[in-house]
Amino acid sequence: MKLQVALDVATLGDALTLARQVADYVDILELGTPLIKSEGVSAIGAIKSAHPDKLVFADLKTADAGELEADLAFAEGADVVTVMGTADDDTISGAVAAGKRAGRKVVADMITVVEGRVQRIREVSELGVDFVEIHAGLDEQARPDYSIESLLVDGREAGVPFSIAGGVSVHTIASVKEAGAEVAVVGGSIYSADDPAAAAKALREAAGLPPTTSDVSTAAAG
Ligand SMILES: O=C([C@H](O)CO)[C@H](O)[C@H](O)COP(=O)(O)O
Repeated sequence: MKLQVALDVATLGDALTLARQVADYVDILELGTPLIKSEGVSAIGAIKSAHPDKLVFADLKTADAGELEADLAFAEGADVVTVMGTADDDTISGAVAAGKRAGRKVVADMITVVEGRVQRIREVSELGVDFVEIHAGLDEQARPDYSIESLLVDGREAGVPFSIAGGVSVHTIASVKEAGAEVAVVGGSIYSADDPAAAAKALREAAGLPPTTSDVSTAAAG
């Protein structure tokens, strides 16, 4: 399993600072949707230039014009983009076509899909997305009865490659791995921590993940 940090901050400066703090402990740097809306797709290139050894994930959450929006992000250096799992099938197929042309990956974000989620996961997989992100958004997480467990149940049942996003923490990341996720996506548990680097390191350890190659090289150099 890979660890992905969601850079859910509003400025490129803050994103570059956070990325630098945690890069040794994560595999994937995600430009969160608010960051892309605030700074534009050029922020993708800035993060990729600063961290060419990391996978850069652009959380576009595309709802229409899938091919065009994915092309914009791939041209900036994104390795992975998201398209909404609720989008029109042709929107998803368009993003998939752009991904194949660029040799990069497309993820269907299943945010807001709760009823019939496993069926829709299978449908978008048939359309050719590389994996699905089973995701409870920040607003859903804010409800008092929220639990990550239903995401994990659907991941186990769907039988396709998936990531999990929805308030993953040091207390839940081991169960995300145990459910078979390819990627654990973590935003708030890292960016809200007093020490984001220590938080990312603790998440990695709690999941039993090996050190990243950059962490190994930093340790060897020190
Ligand atoms: O995608 C996200 C959300 O919709 C805001 O854009 C978050 O990046 C994702 O949910 C991960 O963040 P946490 O849930 O805070 O771990």
